[in-house]
Amino acid sequence: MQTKLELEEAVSLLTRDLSPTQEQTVPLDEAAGRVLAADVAAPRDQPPFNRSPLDGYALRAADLAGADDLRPAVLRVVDSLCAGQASAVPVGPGQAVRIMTGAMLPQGCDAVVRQEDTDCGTETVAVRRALRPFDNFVPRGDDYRAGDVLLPAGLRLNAAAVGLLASLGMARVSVRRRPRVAVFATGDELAEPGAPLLPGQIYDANRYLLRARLLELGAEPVAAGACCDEPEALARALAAAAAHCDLLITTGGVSVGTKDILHEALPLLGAEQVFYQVRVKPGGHLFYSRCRGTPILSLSGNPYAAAATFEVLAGPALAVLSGCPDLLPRLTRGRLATPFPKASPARRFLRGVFSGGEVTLPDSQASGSLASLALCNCLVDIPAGTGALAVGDAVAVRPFRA
Ligand SMILES: Nc1nc2c(c(=O)[nH]1)N[C@H]1C(S)=C(S)[C@@H](COP(=O)(O)OP(=O)(O)OC[C@H]3O[C@@H](n4cnc5c(N)ncnc54)[C@H](O)[C@@H]3O)O[C@H]1N2
Ligand code: MOO
Repeated sequence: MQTKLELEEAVSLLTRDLSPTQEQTVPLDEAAGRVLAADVAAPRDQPPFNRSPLDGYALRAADLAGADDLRPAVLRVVDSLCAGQASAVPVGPGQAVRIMTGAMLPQGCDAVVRQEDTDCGTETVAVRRALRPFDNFVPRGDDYRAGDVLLPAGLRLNAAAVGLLASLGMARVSVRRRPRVAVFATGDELAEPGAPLLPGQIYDANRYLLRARLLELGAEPVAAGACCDEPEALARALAAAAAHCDLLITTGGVSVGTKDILHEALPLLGAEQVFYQVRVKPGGHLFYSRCRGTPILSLSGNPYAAAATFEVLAGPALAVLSGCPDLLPRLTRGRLATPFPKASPARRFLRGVFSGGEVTLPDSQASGSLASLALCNCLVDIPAGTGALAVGDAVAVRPFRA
């Protein structure tokens, strides 16, 4: 087992074991937030026919030469078309077709005049302005052409992408199965929210925090309970979950105390232990192991430590499992709006609020404190060997992906 790795080495050991989940097709109404398994190309031109963008008259621009308020061009109206109707009558010289927005343009026309520039006639129409060819003329394929790749594999589908798929006529779409992830919170002190709190107990926050975060990232948290500090029971629960999950996460019990049971549970499980300890604060005491191919991340119990290491390790793992590069951290820079007086001999992740290029730090960065995290939207990545930081200092920022 390797120990005391740099974060990047840890991420690469973790992600090299993983591959994207299988494809499945889902109805469009269930596609939002899912990750495309394959490129989507247009099956046909859009619009599929030359289309009017206005309510007006389809005509030949040449027939309007010199037309204005004083000398309108008068054309014979030979047909009338609404959206949804197929045009049958072509437009010849001196002719016009009454047309509504979205209707198919008839053969022979090369422009549309808006009805506000006409007398709205039915037998004949007087047009009070000149047009150039292809004015107000939306050609077939103007939006996209048959064969154009419109959405790339790996895209997380937003509302506009779902609308686009519908416009292609697709009823179902091929996406990646959501990664199934079980989260186990270990600790005899943990009580279930809703239950009474006995002396010495605290409520289990980690399991709920991480399961909610998994949902935000498009994964499927599968049922897994809180576990007492009993290595055999934890090993049994992990083995059962490993059979049907893509990733297992535990929190707590990874440090050096007498109840830090992951040290016992992982060998009992027969897990291959890949690494222990990553050079980051908080939460650097963590294990990565594998149980018959299923990755297990064993994070610290301190809630902020668990949340921060989830972001930097489980985040990239989920990006691979979901086939969604967009879930990888997007790094940017900001300036501190709050000083951070502590030195950072080891690489440190602070929580912060990133807005307008500035990072404001909450009062507490304690790894056991959860109160301030709820209002934060980023991690601040402080390199090892950094001294105290002052207002205005430039820092690396990792906004939370969602
Ligand atoms: N002698 C040493 N003691 C500690 C060290 C050390 O190096 N030497 N490291 C400290 C650091 S840093 C951390 S972080 C913690 C890591 O502890 P564990 O990951 O083993 O976690 P636990 O001891 O189980 O819990 C730590 C803390 O978090 C609370 N907790 C645990 N689970 C939950 C949960 N699901 N929801 C909310 N809160 C939870 C737990 O009650 C503890 O207070 O070790 C230090 N000690
Ligand atoms: O690893 Mo601990 O979370 O630094 O406090």
